[in-house]
Amino acid sequence: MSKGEKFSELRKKTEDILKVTDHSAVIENNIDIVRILDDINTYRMELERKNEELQLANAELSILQEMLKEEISVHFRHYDIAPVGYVTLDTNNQILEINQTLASKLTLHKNDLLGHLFNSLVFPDDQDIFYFCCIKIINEKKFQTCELRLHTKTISPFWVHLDCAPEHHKKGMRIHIAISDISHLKTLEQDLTLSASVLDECAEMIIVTAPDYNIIKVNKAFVQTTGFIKAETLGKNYSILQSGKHNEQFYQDMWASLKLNKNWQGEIWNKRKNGEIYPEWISLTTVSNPDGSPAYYISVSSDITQRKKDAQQINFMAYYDPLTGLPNRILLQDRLKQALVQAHRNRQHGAVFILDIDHFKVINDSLGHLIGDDLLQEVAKRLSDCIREEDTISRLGGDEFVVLLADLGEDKKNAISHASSVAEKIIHTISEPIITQENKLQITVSIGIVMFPDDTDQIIDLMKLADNAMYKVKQSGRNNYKFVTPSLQKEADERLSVQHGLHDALNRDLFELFYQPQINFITQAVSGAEALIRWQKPNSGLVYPDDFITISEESGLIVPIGTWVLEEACRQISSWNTHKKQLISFISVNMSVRQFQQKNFISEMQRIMLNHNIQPQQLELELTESILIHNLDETKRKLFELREMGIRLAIDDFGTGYSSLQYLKNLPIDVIKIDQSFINDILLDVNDRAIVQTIISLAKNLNLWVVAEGVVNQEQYEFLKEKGCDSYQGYYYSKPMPMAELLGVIQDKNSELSAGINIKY
Ligand SMILES: Nc1nc2c(ncn2[C@@H]2O[C@@H]3COP(=O)(O)O[C@H]4[C@@H](O)[C@H](n5cnc6c(=O)[nH]c(N)nc65)O[C@@H]4COP(=O)(O)O[C@H]3[C@H]2O)c(=O)[nH]1
Repeated sequence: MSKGEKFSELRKKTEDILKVTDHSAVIENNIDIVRILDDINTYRMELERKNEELQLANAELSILQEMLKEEISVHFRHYDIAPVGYVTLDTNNQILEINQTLASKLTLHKNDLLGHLFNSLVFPDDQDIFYFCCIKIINEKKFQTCELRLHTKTISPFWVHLDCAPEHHKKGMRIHIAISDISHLKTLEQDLTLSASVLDECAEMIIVTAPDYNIIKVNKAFVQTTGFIKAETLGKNYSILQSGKHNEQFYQDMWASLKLNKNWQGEIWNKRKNGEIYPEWISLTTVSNPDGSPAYYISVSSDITQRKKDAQQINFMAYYDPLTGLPNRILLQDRLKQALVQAHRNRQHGAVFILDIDHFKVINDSLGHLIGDDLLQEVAKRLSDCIREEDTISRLGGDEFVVLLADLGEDKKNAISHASSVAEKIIHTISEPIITQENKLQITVSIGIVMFPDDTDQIIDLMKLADNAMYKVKQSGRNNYKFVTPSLQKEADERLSVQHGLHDALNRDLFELFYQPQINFITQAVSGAEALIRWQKPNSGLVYPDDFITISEESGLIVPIGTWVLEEACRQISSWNTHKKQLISFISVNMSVRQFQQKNFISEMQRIMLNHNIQPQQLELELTESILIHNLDETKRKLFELREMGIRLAIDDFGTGYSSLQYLKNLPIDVIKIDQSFINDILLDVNDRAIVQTIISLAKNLNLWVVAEGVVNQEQYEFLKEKGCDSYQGYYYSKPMPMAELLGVIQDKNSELSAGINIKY
């Protein structure tokens, strides 16, 4: 019988007994009852014990329950405050659980997130990543990871890493996701990517080496410049780039400076893979370990081949003449400076030549600039053939060259003799015919020579003196050379002082016009007057044009002076017009080449004539033959425009220049003025007589008016009159004088004429 059955039986028996009224009798008379009571006692005691045990167990259970509760609460606390976010989703993406870390990160309350869809927190661009990750978890029921950005309305997207674990649950699959914020890693990753692309895309070559100079990184620019591919250089020593152009010491110094100063900069020649060496501008830097020892060396460099070429080109353009390749004025200055210093230091003599091609302008204007350029190049070449290597030839511009002969020895005589022989050689070499573009040209040069340091030791004076000497050569027939003499120095100073004086005269209105009449041989009347400039120089009196016109032409001052003369002559005519007292029908004005060549010459003429309201026939312009041969086309155009305006045109000093019949025929000339040098000796020299006679008949044939200049006596007068000359000018009638005086002279002479006095003209 089992314990339970026994217990039930006992209970039954006991209940039966209890139904009896006198229990004690029953009990005394029933042995069974006694036994049962015993059993009951036993069971009661057992029950009491069990009860005690149960109470004990109950107490223990309570403790355990308390501990469990505590553990669960700790677990939830940990779950909530874990450094990573946790979220549990069902397969519909609904949030079933979420920890405080994640909720806080999203700045939302846990309760606001529970029951919501997790993908509403995923950044739109990354929805696909999350979707495919979930699909994989559900399908494969395996752990998955992914990286994506979360965001909320208030939080901008931030990168997280998801570790997703599926769990089978009685209510369906659960997805437990641990979420770690990886924003800082992503930033680092982006930084690294950026650094890598900066390194690679950098236009400069970058090489990183270990402390033993073994290359550990190179960039694209390095590959492109050197031709090495990355694999060929990684692990190799930096020295594979050495060109062999620098000695061992150079590299030792470079690395030593790099170690000491942590950086080094400079120019270095390296070698490309194909063996070609090239210049680099390089900047080396040391990256140190915390203990100060070098961790890496970084080399940033660029190929400066092109920069060097450009610099050479710029240098060439700055210091050399592009046409001839000869040193220009700036480089010459430098060489002259050095030569003067050397001459002093070594007690040596030297020479400077300034040379100029005779009549170069004529060639240039008539044959064109291309031939002019060829000619200059040929002259440069020939000059180079005449000098030693240590000498210098420079082109100053135009057709002006300078030769610098340095170190001509201590003896001045020998130095002069050497300089003379070089000058003779140059004159001879240059005069050899030059064939250019089917033209055979024969040219000559004029050379001025200054010896240094004896003549001067100042660069500026060297050039000025040599220039003056050359000028003298030009004056005395060209194709020669001349040395500077002390008197030339004086002249140079005077020329400078004249230039200053001319400026002063312009500013202070110190110029004056004198007039010399032209008398008609037939009518004996004064037809016109030539305006001749005078300079009332303070403390010096009247200065004549021969003393300043050339200087003003050379300095360009002739342009404002010429304008002043034109204005003044027109003012004079204008005043006659106003007072209706005109004894002289026109005034002729001398033109200089420079003035005539001004681009605005015609418009200036128009302006002046309009300004003074004069008739064009009241003005005559005297042009020298040198004006006519310059820039023929342009000259022709201007002359026709002047003719169009009605202005008379005269050729001055006819017979002394080129006297080309061609321009007499083709240009709109009205008057020829026979130069006074022919008139001077007209009675003594048969040639001059013949020339004058020829000019007169030429003029007649070409229907030109002919004027004789410098008529001083009756014989000359008679001769010219007889030969049919139209009018004359000269002291025979009157010297040039101020207009007021001249008008008095004319009136006197006119009254003598009308009184029938036997006048001498
Ligand atoms: N011995 C002698 N000389 C006589 C006689 N008759 C006139 N003369 C001088 O001969 C020169 C004639 O002027 P030119 O041939 O045009 O030569 C002029 C002309 O070429 C230039 N000139 C004068 N004024 C001007 C001017 O306003 N502009 C320019 N560009 N040149 C000028 O200066 C030159 C010299 O002028 P001037 O000294 O005035 O000298 C004048 C005049 O004084 C004479 O019978 N005997």
